[in-house]
Amino acid sequence: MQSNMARKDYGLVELNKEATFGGMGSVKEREVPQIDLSDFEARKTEIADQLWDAATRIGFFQLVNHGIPQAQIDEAFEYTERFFNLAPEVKAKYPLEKGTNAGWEYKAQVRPSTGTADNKESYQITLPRMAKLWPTGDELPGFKAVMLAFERANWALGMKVLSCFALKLGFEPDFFTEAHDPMSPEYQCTLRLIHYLPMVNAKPEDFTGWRAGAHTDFDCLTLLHQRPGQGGLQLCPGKEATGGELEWTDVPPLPGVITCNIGDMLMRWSDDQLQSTLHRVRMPREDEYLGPRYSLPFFCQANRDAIIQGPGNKYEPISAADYLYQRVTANSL
Ligand SMILES: O=C(O)CCC(=O)C(=O)O
Ligand SMILES: [Fe+2]
Repeated sequence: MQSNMARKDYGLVELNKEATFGGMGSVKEREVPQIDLSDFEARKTEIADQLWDAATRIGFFQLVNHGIPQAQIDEAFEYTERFFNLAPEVKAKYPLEKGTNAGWEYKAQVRPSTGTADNKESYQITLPRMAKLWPTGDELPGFKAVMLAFERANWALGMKVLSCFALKLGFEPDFFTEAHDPMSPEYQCTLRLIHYLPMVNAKPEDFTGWRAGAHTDFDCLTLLHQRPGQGGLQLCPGKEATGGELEWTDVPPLPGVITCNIGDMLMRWSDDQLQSTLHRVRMPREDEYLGPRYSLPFFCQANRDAIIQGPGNKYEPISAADYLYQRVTANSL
């Protein structure tokens, strides 16, 4: 009983915090560290130190020489465009069910920070929940194979990064790999394909609102693929988000990098040492590129039955399923 109360309070604190962050704020330059993963095994200690520094200070970093071939990333974007070009009736055969992170939604995700739906459509792939959610080979030939391979490539990279955090937290090197085991029915990493809608014949009032309202991610670690020319992502470090007007930093898409951020689950797992950072995608201004934005985030979310407990036991243990339940019920998805 007591533990349920504590869990509930924790969820409410997060929700209340997020609900105050919907304003436009101002802009501030900050450095988003770039971390080179080349020669990973030999340089692991140094890489782990750099990741730790970035994740404790700003909660965002960009990976270079990360090992996912650019051709594979480009291919995933091409198939993403093909998916969203399907007729709405076809996409509607694969609907997202609330709270599942699997399937298609159109302008349905409402963020507590804004209270309005994000100006986007998305299709989410969470492997154990996909039985009825893949478009058929007739509808979209090649899609499933491309996305399964891309999902696994992101998972492998995410586990590499998480093994560095395991090292720094004093866990076994494969601690997080086991907690994100894709062979388990409890697996819940998610590959999300996002299409932010283009501004077509837009009136001034269409430029209000958000492509993605301010939020922190619920997961351990997010790997985000952006396309050069399709910007809008902004961050605000948690330590500076203490109320009042927030200062936001642009994170423009750069060729060859994967943008990463720490999520709430790893923040809790690290006893709040690693920083889950607020971010959002703003609407373009009238003088900017007005076409669509496509992005591909991969969310490393621990298996439902993984127990989250930090090295210093700051919080009581909680299963990843219970933890997410609190966070997801704060959102409409
Ligand atoms: O599209 C982006 O750049 C960010 C998406 C995002 O933050 C999310 O889906 O959680
Ligand atoms: Fe996010």
